[in-house]
Amino acid sequence: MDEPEGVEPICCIIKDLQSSNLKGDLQVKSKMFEKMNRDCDESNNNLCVSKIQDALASLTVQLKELSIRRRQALNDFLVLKGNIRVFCRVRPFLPDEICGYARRVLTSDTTKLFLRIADDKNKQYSFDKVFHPQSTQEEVFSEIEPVIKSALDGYNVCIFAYGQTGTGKTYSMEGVPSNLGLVPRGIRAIFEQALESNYTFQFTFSMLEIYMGTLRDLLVPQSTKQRVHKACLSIQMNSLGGIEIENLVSIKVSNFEQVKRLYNLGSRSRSTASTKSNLKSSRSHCLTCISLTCSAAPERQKETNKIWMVDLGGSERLLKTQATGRRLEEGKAINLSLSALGDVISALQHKKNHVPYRNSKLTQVLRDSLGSDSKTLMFVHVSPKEEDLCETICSLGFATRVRSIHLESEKSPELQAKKEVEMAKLQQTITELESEQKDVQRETGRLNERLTLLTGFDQSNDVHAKGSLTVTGDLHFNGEVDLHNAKGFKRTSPSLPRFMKPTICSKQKTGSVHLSSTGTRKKSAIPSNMKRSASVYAESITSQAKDTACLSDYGSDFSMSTGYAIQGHGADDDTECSQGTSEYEIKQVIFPEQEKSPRSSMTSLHDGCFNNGSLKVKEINKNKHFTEDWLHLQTTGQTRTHNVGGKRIFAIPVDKRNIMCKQQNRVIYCNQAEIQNFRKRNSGTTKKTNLNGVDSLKSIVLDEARRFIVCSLTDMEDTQLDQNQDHDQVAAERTGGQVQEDLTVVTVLTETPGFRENPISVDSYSEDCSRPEQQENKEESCMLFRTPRRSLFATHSLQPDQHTDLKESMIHITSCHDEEHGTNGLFLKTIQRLWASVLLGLGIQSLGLGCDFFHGLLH
Ligand SMILES: Nc1ncnc2c1ncn2[C@@H]1O[C@H](COP(=O)(O)OP(=O)(O)OP(=O)(O)O)[C@@H](O)[C@H]1O
Repeated sequence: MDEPEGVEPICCIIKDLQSSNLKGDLQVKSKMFEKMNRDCDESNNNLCVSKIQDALASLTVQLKELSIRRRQALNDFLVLKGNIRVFCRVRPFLPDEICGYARRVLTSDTTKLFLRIADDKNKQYSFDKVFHPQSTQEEVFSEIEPVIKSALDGYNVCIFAYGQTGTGKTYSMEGVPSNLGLVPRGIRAIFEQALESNYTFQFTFSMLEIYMGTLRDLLVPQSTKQRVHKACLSIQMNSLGGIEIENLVSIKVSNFEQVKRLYNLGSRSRSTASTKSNLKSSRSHCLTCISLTCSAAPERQKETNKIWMVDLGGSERLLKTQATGRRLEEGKAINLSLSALGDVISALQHKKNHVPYRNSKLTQVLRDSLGSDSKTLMFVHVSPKEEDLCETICSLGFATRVRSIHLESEKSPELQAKKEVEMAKLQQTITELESEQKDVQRETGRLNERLTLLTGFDQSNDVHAKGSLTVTGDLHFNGEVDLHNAKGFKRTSPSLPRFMKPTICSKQKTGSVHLSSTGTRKKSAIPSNMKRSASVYAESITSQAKDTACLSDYGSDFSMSTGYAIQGHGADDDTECSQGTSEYEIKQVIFPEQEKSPRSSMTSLHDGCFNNGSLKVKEINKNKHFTEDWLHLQTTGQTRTHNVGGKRIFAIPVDKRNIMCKQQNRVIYCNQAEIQNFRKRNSGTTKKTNLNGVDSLKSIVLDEARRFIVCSLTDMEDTQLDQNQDHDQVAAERTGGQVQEDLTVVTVLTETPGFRENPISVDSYSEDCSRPEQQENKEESCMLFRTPRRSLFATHSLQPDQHTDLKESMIHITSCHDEEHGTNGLFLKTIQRLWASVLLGLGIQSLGLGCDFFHGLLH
């Protein structure tokens, strides 16, 4: 008889675990440490320190061993349970649905759902678990918890809510304020469990929706009032087989509160509409992603992995809903992608050679998180109503299809019994190992305290600092880029299928389509077709200042986040795309504290520390700082993306109170490679460049004339900073203590595919700035970074001094504009004069006046 998958190896693991007797091992060590502690007195301090250090090293090894065993046991447990599991949740009758004659068509036990199709006919469906109408959110969440642990162990996870419109998908995923759903509970659990783990994690959060086959970034809400360009979100595969969504905003987060606020922001941007079945029906698939990175734990399955939580669009029979127009199109798009998802999961369950990931955007996005060793949980929601029976049968049909392999393996009761026994044993093992891990952690903490007392130096912090991550900027695209860079990451592999390669749209965005034709590196700081931007920009500022409505801080021509603009859909279709809540409203909802004191609060050590309180304070502060920046900018509509030399760059104005920047400034993130490139080319060639502390601090500081700084957050992380310092302070120090009003920090963000081939970027742009023969460019370039920030004030009620700022800024723009025109104008004027002289000469000649006439005029 065939054994279910995974049973044999599990038996071996259990044997191994029993033979190792780790608990006994730990007890012996504890006694040894007690003796060692007794031996330690003032007289032999040094000896004592070295003994404690040895003991700590031994405990670290032991902890690692326990961690590996626990991880293995948990994974084996989940494999036995099923890497793809399907649950059913039956919605209760809603208050307005309850009426005396409502006939019960659904009954259930723990794993089976019985459907009464006719008076004498029942149909039965099996699930991993059935949640009846009275099941609580907590009960549903209990199925997720082990999978969350697995995510911390480095496995990709996908959690889906599937079902007919109005059956409670969003209720399950999001919940209601009084009764939170799977997403908030899951996220909270991730942070809690990370805190308990031995490692420091870096988390990033992103949220997108797939609306009618188009990816939309929910953290960059649309606005009806503004002309908003949306960057093209294209799906890319990296050399490790991981999927990345180019240009998707992913924000580094360090605690539940931050995620909650970002999630609220994202949810408000979802496309919803009123349908026959649901007043606020989701018209898209909403995908929430938490990406986890832990570089200090090689035993994790992956260095970076993801948890996707997907609230799928409601499945519906279009005939029944009688949808027309856009509703019909939306319904078709949703059904098509749901069907593609079913095909993929079914193919994975049957271990087919070909898995049809390419058939929908949804499966393309989730490609690396479905199948292989990933964990997939599907919650199929059904309505209790008799009139929804047909829809319910369809949903259950889908569930059966994606769960087919389990049904086969469950045919044998003996096998099932054996599996249950193994699972119980594994569960017991996991519990024991977890308790032992806690014992070792306690012991480690105790020894660390002792060591601190003896040496006066907090060793634990040092140890953790070594293992902790280098933080590379909080707002970035494609959370894994830095990581992949470190591993020789290439954006796209030539052998990739066509759909995985950069699209025309993304190529246009990165500039590679346009630039590659030249085949040479372009030296110009700004592409020639963009050089007229200064005047255009100056005009736009002037007009914006007049009406003071919906102004952007960064509304320059350089804000060319190309790709197609996904505009809100027309009024006729009534689908709310990011327009459901006014910006003001969002601000009120999300930022009550920020209104009072924007970014003033310093996160406490406990607020975001994931590693037994050892996460560096500066990281936490910076995290909070940037998450809030992001939220603030989104809600006030002040963010703009820029495409400088094939790079999409986010601009964030730095707070007015910032040490370095006395006025509003912008921070642009760049990457380390670019910084180095810049440094190489500027070193020794440009006198004007102040390479202050370049070797030790690896950053570039430009002089006052150019009015901006280029520095790298990554580099700054490498340096030993005072814990309370943040990168802006450091940047300020690198200007030699001279705080310049017009300074702008430019740090490098992630690179886009076109960048390597066409590295026209901030560095070459700045380089050109420094050349005497390109002084005009310099003015123009500097203006790109410098002047727009002041228009920010115009978005709010202006303070008297801010009015002055704005005016000054505008004057400056105008003067720059004039200067630019001065150079070009001189040339034009000369041409004009020459041309006029020629015409005059010709005219005079045609009058018959010869040389004598001119001679006469001169005398
Ligand atoms: N388990 C439940 N307990 C109480 N109320 C529920 C439950 N499930 C759903 N509801 C209620 O049912 C209504 C519809 O639920 P919800 O909006 O979550 O459906 P949906 O499947 O997400 O719909 P759509 O696909 O159209 O977005 C809501 O008012 C919700 O509060």
